[in-house]
Amino acid sequence: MMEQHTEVTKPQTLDELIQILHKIFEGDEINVEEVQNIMESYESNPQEWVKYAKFDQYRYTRNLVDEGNGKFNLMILCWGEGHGSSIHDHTDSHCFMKLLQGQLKETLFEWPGGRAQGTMVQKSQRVLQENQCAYINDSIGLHRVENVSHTECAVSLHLYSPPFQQCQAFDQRTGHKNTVKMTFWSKYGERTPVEVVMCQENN
Ligand SMILES: N[C@@H](CS(=O)O)C(=O)O
Ligand SMILES: [Fe+2]
Repeated sequence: MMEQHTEVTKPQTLDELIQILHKIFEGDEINVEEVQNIMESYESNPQEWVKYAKFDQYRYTRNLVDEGNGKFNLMILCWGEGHGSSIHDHTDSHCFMKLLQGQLKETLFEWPGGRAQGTMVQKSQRVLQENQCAYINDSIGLHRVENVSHTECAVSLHLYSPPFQQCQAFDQRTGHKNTVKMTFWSKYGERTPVEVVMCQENN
């Protein structure tokens, strides 16, 4: 019997990482550990991603890097000092999140409902370090991501498969949820044209 071959190629650049990801996602099966390992083994080089790293003063931004032949969306998220997300789900997709710069605090929550009414139940908390790659999906739970630093910004690389354009955001006190449309601040390094009716609510 053949052992299942696990990809061990270490991507030398962001472009190489993207090439490898395209290969991995050609098939229908996703090996979570393989994707996580590949993303983790890319050593962040700001020169390679700075053109995507566009910040906003008020909230974190989502910047599209690659559409993965329709199989995944790869994006760079830019977190200013104190910026954070709501508590949210990932629309039944795989979510990989790699730190390119700085640190991010991730807090995991249980899905609301059942016996627990009101305040949402916190499961765990951790601080993700540069080059680390985390993974979450809806069966693991919900999360909130925050750059708690008052002096350093943070940049993260996210891969979602299959791609999605909306998610659910939860109120921590009540567990009530809202569907939130997700937008891109830039695509391929170009600022997304501002819509006339703009409802730019990241989750
Ligand atoms: N899932 C969030 C970012 S994070 O907080 O994981 C998003 O795509 O905007
Ligand atoms: Fe998330």
